[in-house]
Amino acid sequence: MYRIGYSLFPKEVQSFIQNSLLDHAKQCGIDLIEIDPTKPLTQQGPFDCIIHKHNGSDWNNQLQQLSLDHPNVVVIDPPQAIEHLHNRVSMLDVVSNLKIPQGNQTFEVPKQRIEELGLKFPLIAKPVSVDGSAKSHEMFFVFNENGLKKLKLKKPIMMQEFVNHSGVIFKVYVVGDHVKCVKRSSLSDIYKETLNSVAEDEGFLLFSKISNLVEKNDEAEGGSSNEVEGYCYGAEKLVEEAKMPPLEFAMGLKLFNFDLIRNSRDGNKYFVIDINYFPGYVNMLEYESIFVDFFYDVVQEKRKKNSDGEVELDVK
Ligand SMILES: Nc1ncnc2c1ncn2[C@@H]1O[C@H](COP(=O)(O)OP(=O)(O)OP(=O)(O)O)[C@@H](O)[C@H]1O
Ligand SMILES: O=P(O)(O)O[C@H]1[C@H](O)[C@@H](O)[C@H](OP(=O)(O)O)[C@@H](OP(=O)(O)O)[C@H]1O
Ligand SMILES: [Mg+2]
Ligand SMILES: [Mg+2]
Repeated sequence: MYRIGYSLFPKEVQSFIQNSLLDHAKQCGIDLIEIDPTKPLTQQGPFDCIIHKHNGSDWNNQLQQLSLDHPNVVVIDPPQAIEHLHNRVSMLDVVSNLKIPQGNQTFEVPKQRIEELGLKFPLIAKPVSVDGSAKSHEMFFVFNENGLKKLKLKKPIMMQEFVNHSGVIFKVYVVGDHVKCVKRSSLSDIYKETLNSVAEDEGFLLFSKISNLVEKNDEAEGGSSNEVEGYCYGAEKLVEEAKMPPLEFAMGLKLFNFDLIRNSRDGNKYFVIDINYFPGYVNMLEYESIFVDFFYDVVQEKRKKNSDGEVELDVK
């Protein structure tokens, strides 16, 4: 049996660790074993691979120690690479630095700053820190200067230009080499007239977890079905066959998703607005078989490397 240890928050355990996943894994010779956070990691196992969504120095030190003691245990993903996604500025750096040519299409990040200087209204104000709390998902529309002044009193936030995208967002789920694109409804376009009609003293508006409040999967409006499929394909292509290094390679991560929108004025302009570590994979069709294949490949690859000459140091 291949042994995969998992250390996730209760919310992820509840959604990700379904019987359908456990059963399918077992049939394929894979055991999924929960890591007990109250016990030292090095006293648990043995594991072929560990997946995790924990952070903090204690956990990271434990992983580091485990890697020293048992270098053949594959840790997915490296804590430093995950850390990159805990800050909304650094999370999108990689995309800004990647120039991905896809014919006429461009993939960028909306203009964003900690300071709003030089940005155009409307803006979205996002908490800089992403720590899994409800607070880190609370965002504000900022329509005008007045809204900006009021918001500034609140907390460290990042300002990002709002991009009209016809109310459709794609969540692109990545599991190693597997890429799946899921369509969701998103925020409606904001027109100049709307912006002008916002009263000066109502310069900002709170919203939270918007893509979870609207229908999931195929219920998104905006764009004909063909058009939307093409858009989705474009997103998958971006990761799967982009001529430039794909996001996974660039970020050193295997388990993440990113949110992609397309400018409603110019269909060739795509924007990555958010990247999430170990997202709600249960929303990805057939996530069970995708993960089982992934675990199998990870362990196979590790064993192949060992048999190709590396010394097996694991105590099993
Ligand atoms: N720059 C933008 N232009 C247009 N819409 C945006 C922009 N940024 C965010 N949105 C909308 O706001 C929603 C929430 O923003 P974002 O994805 O950054 O937040 P989040 O809390 O990190 O989301 P998640 O639940 O995916 O982690 C997006 O799904 C999208 O509908
Ligand atoms: O609870 P935190 O650590 O903040 O992580 C969330 C991610 O940020 C979201 O992206 C996930 O939703 P999506 O899978 O719809 O992106 C969301 O999945 P969920 O809506 O299934 O809970 C969470 O994984
Ligand atoms: Mg998002
Ligand atoms: Mg997010």
